[in-house]
Amino acid sequence: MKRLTILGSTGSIGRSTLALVEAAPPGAYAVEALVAGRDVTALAAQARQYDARLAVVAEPSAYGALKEALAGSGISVAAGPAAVVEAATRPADWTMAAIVGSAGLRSTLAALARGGTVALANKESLVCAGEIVLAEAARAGATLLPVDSEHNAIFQALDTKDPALIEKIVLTASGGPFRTAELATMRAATPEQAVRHPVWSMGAKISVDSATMMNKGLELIEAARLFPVPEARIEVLVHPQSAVHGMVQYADGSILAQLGTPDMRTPIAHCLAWPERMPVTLPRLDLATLGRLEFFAPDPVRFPALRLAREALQAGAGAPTILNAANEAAVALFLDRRLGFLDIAAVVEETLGLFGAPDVSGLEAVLALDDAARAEAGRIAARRAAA
Ligand SMILES: NC(=O)C1=CN([C@@H]2O[C@H](COP(=O)(O)OP(=O)(O)OC[C@H]3O[C@@H](n4cnc5c(N)ncnc54)[C@H](OP(=O)(O)O)[C@@H]3O)[C@@H](O)[C@H]2O)C=CC1
Ligand SMILES: CC(=O)[C@@H](O)[C@H](O)COP(=O)(O)O
Ligand SMILES: [Mn+2]
Repeated sequence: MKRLTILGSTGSIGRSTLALVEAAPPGAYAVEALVAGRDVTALAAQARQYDARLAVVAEPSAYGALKEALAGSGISVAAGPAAVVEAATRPADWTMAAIVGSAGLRSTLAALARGGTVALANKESLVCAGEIVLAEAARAGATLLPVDSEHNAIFQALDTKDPALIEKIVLTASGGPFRTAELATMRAATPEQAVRHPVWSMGAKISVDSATMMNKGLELIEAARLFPVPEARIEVLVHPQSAVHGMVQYADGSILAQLGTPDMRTPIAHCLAWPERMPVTLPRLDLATLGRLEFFAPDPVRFPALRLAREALQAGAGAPTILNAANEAAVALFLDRRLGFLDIAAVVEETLGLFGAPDVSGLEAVLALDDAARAEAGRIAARRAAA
């Protein structure tokens, strides 16, 4: 029996993970801890359904409600950011790190520190603190498995560790809801339009990232952290069908790609069963019905976020931390209708311009930079919104 902890269990990735647990033969998995941000009702229902040992909510004021919701269940209850980290330190064979944003960094590090297997969906922690995350995994002897569909695809297609034999890796992008939209339409885009992803069903923050294509920018940095390939050999191709999730091109001319129905249960199952595979009952990708696979270069004018991420990756040092923090702040303001859609990338660019690429070393310094960049992005956004 595999003991699982799910950080971010009430979100899109968390629910897909629990759906796999539900579909598995009885006794295959046991749930150690479930962690949510503030959705006590969903968390308590999950904890009861999957007989978790511990349920944790990050919002401290939600403690009473969670305790009440789980009264008589025998399930331990805790609240607050420290309890989230504590949950990640409990013994588990496999941890899903699926908290959204750099808020997931400390708990991801705590899960890695135990030296077990961590399935990483929380790409922001790799962007914000890539070196720290990878160093902690190496120090603790932990296994870090990429959940993000493109990175999981590349992980599956990568059959050499020799960087000289890898010509390039390709991340595919759906192009998001504004793939063919005019700039004027994008300027007036509402949160409802931006989160309406054409292919994937995901949380609000990553859906907006897909709409700006910052998601692919974060994924570019994520790929540079995870795979032995320099930035210049990581390519992004818009592929509206989202059937091919990632590709690796080798020195002998071969290209290996991973394809599948766009459903996160497939990459999650790959991480859950790794190094084996497990059966998953999902509609299969039917290429004859799909009929065609298209690939386009991304448009740098309508989607400047991708360029900003590449520049931040090239600049190195604290630049990716600033990019990520400013983006998180700007996306939250956009979702709150306090910033325009096109202003998201503009705020990120201006924040990066102010900070440059400062040297930063150690977790606390990275988190301080994250805080400072968020605050500055908020000021820039307020100025833009008032103009
Ligand atoms: N969804 C997808 O298909 C994919 C997602 N990812 C990545 O996976 C991560 C999760 O995405 P997704 O599931 O879509 O996001 P959701 O918004 O659907 O879920 C986020 C989860 O994190 C919890 N959470 C939010 N803030 C905190 C906090 N401060 N402390 C603890 N828990 C918190 C939420 O709890 P609550 O419900 O209470 O708010 C929820 O459980 C992101 O990093 C995303 O980029 C990567 C590839 C694909
Ligand atoms: C499912 C997944 O991995 C997402 O990150 C997805 O890639 C988002 O779609 P975009 O390709 O539109 O960013
Ligand atoms: Mn992805």
